[in-house]
Amino acid sequence: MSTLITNIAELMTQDLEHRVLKNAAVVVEGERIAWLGSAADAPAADDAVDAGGRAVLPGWVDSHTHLVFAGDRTAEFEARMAGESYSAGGIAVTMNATRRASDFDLTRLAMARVSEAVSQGTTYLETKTGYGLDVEHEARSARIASTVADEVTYLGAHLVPAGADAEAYTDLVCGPMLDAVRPYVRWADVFCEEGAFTAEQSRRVLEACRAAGLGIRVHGNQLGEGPGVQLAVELGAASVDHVNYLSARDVAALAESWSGWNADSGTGVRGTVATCLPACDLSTRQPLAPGRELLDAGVQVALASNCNPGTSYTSSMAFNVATAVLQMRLSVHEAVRAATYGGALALHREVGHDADGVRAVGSLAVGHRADLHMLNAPSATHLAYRPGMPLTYAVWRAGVRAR
Ligand SMILES: N=CN[C@@H](CCC(=O)O)C(=O)O
Ligand SMILES: [Zn+2]
Repeated sequence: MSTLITNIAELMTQDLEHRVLKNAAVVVEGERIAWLGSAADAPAADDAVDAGGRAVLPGWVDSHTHLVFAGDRTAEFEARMAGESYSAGGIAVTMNATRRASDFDLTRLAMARVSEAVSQGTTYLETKTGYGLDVEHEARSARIASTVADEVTYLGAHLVPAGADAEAYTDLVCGPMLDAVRPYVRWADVFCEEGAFTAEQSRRVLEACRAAGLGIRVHGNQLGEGPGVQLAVELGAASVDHVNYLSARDVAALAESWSGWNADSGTGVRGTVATCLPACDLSTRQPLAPGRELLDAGVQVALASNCNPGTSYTSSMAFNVATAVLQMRLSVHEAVRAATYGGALALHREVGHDADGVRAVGSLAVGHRADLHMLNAPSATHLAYRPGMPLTYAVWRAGVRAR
């Protein structure tokens, strides 16, 4: 079964050549993109969809969310808006509500959040554990996450639960808890920040998880200039996320991590993606991450929602893209790229064609996964020009119409 989507005013491919095609068409065949190019040259297909002069771009790749949780933190948000500052301690409130929730409720809540994201154009999504914080509840969160998300990250090292000894808890995260979540996860993460895990504890967690075969990522430099970025680069993490407070040395280390990467061919040794989370920055009243400076330094950047009940209760990638353009001074093309190809790079899912057994996400090219986001607008520029507007018109996820 093939579908021709034609009369596309602007097709922003985010492929390696950064092509933006006018008057374009795409053919979707099963889960893959079978053809794309000028509408005038389009081949016949079983079915046709008239885009009516709308824009099409890759579905968002949200490489950083925390969707497996119960409860909400409205009171904490209100206090913050009244002048309180964010601290990691709020995680415990969500941990308590999450532990109390039944499997059914936790699954239902996570599924509903994924549906919200997909209805806004997200077609590939990572989510984390981190609100269980004991062996039983982290394993449960990982299992539930694996049924709702494309990629699952183990974040046992999110907070040391009250009453626990930090070193003993770190041992648990590196040992029995890791064993329990291992069947469900591909990644491990650590909140390396004052009030959460020290550099030494974070290193222990990341090394143990890497030895267990997991890819690693880091929450770093969110609340102050900390060791997170340097640790992430040193250990070869796929991404370091937040990156609000960076020294010149941090930016240089991130840039250096990409020195073995050929961005034109998308080959070589991947470095550490800097993942900016602008919605979180606004909701916590932190300075926006220096996305412009990172791009100018040659760092590969991703944008993600960080959807969670504490610091960023939104899965709107369009909101993040608009903020990145309006306030971080990325161009529309750069912001959309960071929210699609950048996220895929952060998840090591940017490559893969027909013969590879896994299809690339986050960019549009023949053989890639047919993850498409059609806007009710003639160009992607409208994402920033009309911020906050409901611009998602249609979504295909792995070739299936999801909206
Ligand atoms: N910073 C650490 N973790 C989450 C927030 C978790 C929470 O407050 O519930 C984040 O990415 O912002
Ligand atoms: Zn996070």
